[in-house]
Amino acid sequence: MMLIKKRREMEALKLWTNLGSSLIALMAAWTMLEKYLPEQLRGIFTRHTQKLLTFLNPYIKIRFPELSGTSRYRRSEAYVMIHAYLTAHTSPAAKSLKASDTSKDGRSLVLSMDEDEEVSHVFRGAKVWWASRKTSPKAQSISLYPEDDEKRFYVLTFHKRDRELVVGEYMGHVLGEGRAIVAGNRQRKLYSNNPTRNWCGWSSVAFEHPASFDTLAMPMKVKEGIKKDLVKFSQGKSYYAKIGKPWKRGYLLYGPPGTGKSTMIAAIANFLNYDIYNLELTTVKDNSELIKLLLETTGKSIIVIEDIDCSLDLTGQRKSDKKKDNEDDSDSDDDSGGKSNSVISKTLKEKEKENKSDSRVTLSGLLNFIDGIWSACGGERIIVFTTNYVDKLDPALIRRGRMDMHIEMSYCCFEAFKVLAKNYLDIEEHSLFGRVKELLGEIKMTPANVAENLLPKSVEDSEEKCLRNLVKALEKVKEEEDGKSKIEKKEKQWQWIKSVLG
Ligand SMILES: Nc1ncnc2c1ncn2[C@@H]1O[C@H](COP(=O)(O)OP(=O)(O)OP(=O)(O)O)[C@@H](O)[C@H]1O
Ligand SMILES: [Mg+2]
Repeated sequence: MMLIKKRREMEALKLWTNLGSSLIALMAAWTMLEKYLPEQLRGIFTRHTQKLLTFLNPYIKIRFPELSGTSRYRRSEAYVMIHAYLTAHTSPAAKSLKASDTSKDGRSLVLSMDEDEEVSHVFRGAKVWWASRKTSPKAQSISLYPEDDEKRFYVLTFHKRDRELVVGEYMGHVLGEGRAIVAGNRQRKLYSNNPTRNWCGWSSVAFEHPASFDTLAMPMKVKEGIKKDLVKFSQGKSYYAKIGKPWKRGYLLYGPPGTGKSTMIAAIANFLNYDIYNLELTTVKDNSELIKLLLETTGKSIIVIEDIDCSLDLTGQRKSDKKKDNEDDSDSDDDSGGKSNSVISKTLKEKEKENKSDSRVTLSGLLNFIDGIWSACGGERIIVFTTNYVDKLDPALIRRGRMDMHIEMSYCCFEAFKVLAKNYLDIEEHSLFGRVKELLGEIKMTPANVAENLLPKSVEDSEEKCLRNLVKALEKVKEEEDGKSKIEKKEKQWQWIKSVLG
């Protein structure tokens, strides 16, 4: 069998060698003849030669460009999967390699095929060739960012008799395995929309925040409730399709500074293995730019707007300042039709001028961003708003269905303290716990403050010393609060005496 196969291959090779020599002779004759032919005839001849060559060539090529679709900054998913597959499978065979990012564990280099490298691969008896290519920028064009002009792509070549197998089963195998590799190697990212390059888009860094639900200091019941909600959401693809809703969920985290809102976002991202898109609203020019940013986010991501009350004037002024808003809007070039809904009040505009921010994002633009038809594009997303002042927000922005879960992040309770004591000092019980419990029941201290007091300040600091530091700090706050309430009491008595005396 092997012998017959080998002989057949040799015959095919001979045939192609002969055909190749004939074509070379033909091309040489054509070059000589070309200059004697009239222009019209030359065109016809060239076209037919191309057709003949295509007809004679039994190989099919498929090109997989890196950037495809509407956005020039978005990598094609097929390209990413193929890249992962080839990096994992064919790099050992390639002679020209490119060392890129370090691997997820940070210990080894990731080697992939260099540009213009080719490797072959056999799948169920069918031979395929992969080539990595790049088109260089046009010679005349001068670009500040040359890499933007380079276009990378992979070319897959195979015999036309294997077409069905390669296009169907083989590509399914490559993309499937590539997807699994990408998911396994995925380095989560933290994106931000800092328009430094004078273009509106996301830039990213590796997301490596260590927060988890285990280290989050808050009542266990609340934590478990949030975790269950997240699991249900992340597994709810068919459920959301069935009820006809985009696969997204809104979380509103509210509470005083230092109660763990940002930490909670990091814990959610780690729990679900999602990326984070940190949206800075004040740098978004207008509503259409906001939608563009949304369209550039990927699935399995959390879109965060921190301190939404400070980002724009999205407070309840929508109704009271409606008239003012309409006046303001008449000279605005807001293109999303949110005239009556605009919440950029005069005061805000003045404030924005001071801050040199020229954002024209309106409440209606933001609402469209959250639940417009665009929000259904590209897989599951969680939207998180954080605020220190929940009462200031426009009810429309945080109504149920839009912000599905309202989570209050509050002052440190004893249960939360126990989590912090375990995190910071690795203790679950201590004789001072009783005093801490008593004090936390009487005064308010944020988890950030408790954590800071528990933190050992030197290597010699024992758990006992750290706990005593915390007790001291709590007692100090208690004294201050007691002092304040005494003054208030006296003030009230004085007011009362004054009113009695007329
Ligand atoms: N609930 C918590 N559990 C664990 N650590 C916490 C918690 N709250 C605060 N911390 C600690 O305090 C620091 C500040 O917390 P964080 O930034 O999450 O607060 P925040 O609520 O987002 O504050 P702000 O409103 O000012 O943005 C964190 O680095 C974390 O170490
Ligand atoms: Mg925060």
